[in-house]
Amino acid sequence: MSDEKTPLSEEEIEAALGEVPGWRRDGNEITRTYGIRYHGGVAMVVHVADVERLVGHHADIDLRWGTVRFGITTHDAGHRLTAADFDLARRIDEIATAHQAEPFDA
Ligand SMILES: C[C@H](O)[C@H](O)[C@H]1CNC2=NC(N)=NC(=O)C2=N1
Repeated sequence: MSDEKTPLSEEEIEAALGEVPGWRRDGNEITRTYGIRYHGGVAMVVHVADVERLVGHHADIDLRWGTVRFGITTHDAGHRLTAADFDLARRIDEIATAHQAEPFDA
């Protein structure tokens, strides 16, 4: 029985990517950048960090004026993609909506 931190197969990764439109695969991580007004990203990052604390999974976060970029992989699985990464991506998308963050194509 695979747990949340079992490396996904290529087929499973492709299927999971289809569930999180807006996220892109970059090697062994998934990434997404949001646009947000002024420095609203600070509050969004605090909210994401609190949820990360609860789920025990943490993205790399690049916080700038007007944008926030997230990169997620599973260190415990040798920096491979796992279900935990896609679960966190969905949670970040929900938080982004609450903070009125917009898709941002760098
Ligand atoms: C012990 C602790 O829960 C683990 O090291 C967690 C912490 N947060 C994590 N975050 C991410 N992105 N990958 C991990 O493998 C991971 N492992």
